[in-house]
Formats: sequence, structure tokens, C-alpha cells
Amino acid sequence: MANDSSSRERKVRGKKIRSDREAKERRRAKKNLSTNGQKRAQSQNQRGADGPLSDPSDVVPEPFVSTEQIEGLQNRINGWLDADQPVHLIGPTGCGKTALALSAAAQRGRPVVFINGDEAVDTAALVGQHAGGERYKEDDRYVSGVHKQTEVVRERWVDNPLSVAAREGATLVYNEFSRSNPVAHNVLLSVFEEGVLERPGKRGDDRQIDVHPEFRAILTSNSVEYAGVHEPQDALLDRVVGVNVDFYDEETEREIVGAHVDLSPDRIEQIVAATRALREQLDVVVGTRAAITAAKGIAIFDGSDGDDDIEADRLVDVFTDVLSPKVVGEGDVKDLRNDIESTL
Ligand SMILES: Nc1ncnc2c1ncn2[C@@H]1O[C@H](COP(=O)(O)OP(=O)(O)OP(=O)(O)O)[C@@H](O)[C@H]1O
Repeated sequence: MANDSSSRERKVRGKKIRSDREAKERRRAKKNLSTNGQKRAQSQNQRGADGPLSDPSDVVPEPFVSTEQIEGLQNRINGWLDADQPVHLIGPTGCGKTALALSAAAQRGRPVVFINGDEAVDTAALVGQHAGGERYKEDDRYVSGVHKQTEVVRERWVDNPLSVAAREGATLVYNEFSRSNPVAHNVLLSVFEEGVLERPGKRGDDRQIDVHPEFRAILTSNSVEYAGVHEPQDALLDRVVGVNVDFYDEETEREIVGAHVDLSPDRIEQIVAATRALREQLDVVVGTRAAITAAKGIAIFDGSDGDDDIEADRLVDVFTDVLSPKVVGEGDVKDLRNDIESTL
């Protein structure tokens, strides 16, 4: 298929972001050592110094491909963040929102806090809560012969990711935020508008946190409504700007698949072409993730060193397995397979 593959060497660009794998491993090993130290501290009921904060250089997904199209999106995101506007990345499943959000957050160079949206995420999970009390006894022997002992219980407050991000001026990446119950997001309204974070449940004069001037937020959500997703409240959507992320262009998808799976450029091209054809034809969403998974399957079932065309039957088998979890019953899988066969 297509041009001479030997002349085209595969490149994973993004030198601005991609850091040397060994250096990253060394840094990660060092961080793990310190994180393990923090874990030990946390297990002794002390908070580690940086808790949910990540070093920006550690959050970029590995591998990360950066093409002109991706850089354009990163510039848009960081432009709005520089304008002190929270950004909402909206796009179909598996199109690359999370990777893009993390790479943009890393470019800012500020610590990063990552949260996954979930039905169980409530205000306390975002902001913090009292984590039990610390009991200690006070001895009082001021009067000779009289020994008075008082037991004191001091409530211990633990800040959760949003409070840590607001206080430390981190870039918050809140992935699939619409999976959380919208009520939990009421605290975001004053964070985005007045620059103040209320910590409901926290007593005392430090109930409110003044949000650090470098705090920023990137929210991501899927454009396709499906079970387990809440309609975000308009008041929140009114405080963010939307950057719509659709599937990348063909060249970018090829580079992304090639960065994840060791296959000949011709086979990558064939798999990406098949993915994009199925995306046009099928009712289910066929994302970049599906193309990567299919390529991983081909590398196993067909071996990764051949560069002859992949047999059509093989493509049908692999894409049927990759996409069948998105359809419900046995009969649907047969229909799916027929649709894939007629498309490829
Ligand atoms: N620029 C990139 N470089 C390398 N891999 C990428 C890039 N963008 C996306 N990917 C890969 O594509 C797949 C889908 O990306 P990602 O998880 O970011 O999509 P998503 O839109 O957030 O998906 P979901 O809607 O399921 O959350 C992942 O395997 C990811 O590693």
C-alpha cells in the first residue's frame, strides 16, 4: 500500500515535552523513593509534603507525540490558562483529551494535581474532611498532691486534591469531571470567579482558602452523553471556555499509533485507514485508543516484523474484538462484525 516505507523513518516528535527515557526513569525512581517516604509518613498519620502534587515533568504520558495539530491545541489551551480562564476539553471517547490536558499542564511548568471524575466524588473528596481526632493527655500538677489529667481530642483536617491545588497554585487536571455529581462542583464556582475556596465542614477562620494566583484548571469530558454522566450545571459551564477536541488528522493518528506499537509504517497506515473508515461507518465510537489496541493485536497475531499488507480477515477479527465491548449482546456482535466486514 502507498509509498516506499523504507524512506520514511518513523519519528516521535515532541522534543519539547519528550524527555530522555532513562532520565525520566531515574527521576521516577528518585520520586518513588521520596513518595514511599511520604507514604510511610502518611501511614503514620502525617501528610506527605506534596500529597497529590506531581512534578510537571512526570505527568506527560509516555510516549507523547507532538505534531503541528497537537501543538496548536496546546497553544490554545495554554493561551486561555494564561488569560486565567479554566478550560473545558470536550471530545469523543479515546480522541486524546487526557493526554493533551496533561501535556498542556506540563508545559505550564507548575505542579500538577490530577483528579478522575466519579459518582463517588463529592465536595469532601474534592476539598477535604476531618480525618478523626488525635487524642492526647494533658497533665496538671500545679497544686501539690493534686494530679489532674485532661484528655484532649484535636480534630485533624486533611486537605484533598482541590484544596492542595488551590493553595499551591497547581494546574488541576480534572478528567471526565461530568462523571461526578454536579453538587460537588459548587465549590468550583467561587474558585473560578472570586478566587476563594470554601472548605465546608472546616471550622475556624481558615475555612476559606485564597486561591493561589498561579492556580489553573483543565476539565475534560466526553461529548457523547452516556450512562454515568451528569449534565454539568450551567453556572459552571459559564465560568469555563470550551476547546473542542475531535479525532486528530490521519498523519497525527499514524504517529500516535506508531509511537505505541512497533509495526511497519505501511501496517500502521493500513490500521489507521481502517480505523477512520470504521469511524465514519459504525454507530459505536472508534477512537485513537481503538487503533492502538488493534495495532497491538496485529503485532501479536501477525508478528511485528512483517511489512506486507494485513489480511482483510485478520483486520475484521481484530477490530471485532476491539469494538465488541461497545455493543450489548451476541446478536449485536454478529451485526457489528458484518458492518466491519462490509466497511473493510
Ligand atoms: N499525543 C499523543 N501521543 C501519544 N499517545 C497519545 C497522544 N494522544 C493520545 N494518545 C493515546 O491515545 C489513547 C487515547 O488517549 P486519551 O486517553 O488521552 O483519550 P481521551 O479522549 O482522554 O479518552 P477518554 O475519553 O476515554 O478519557 C491513549 O492510549 C493515549 O496514550
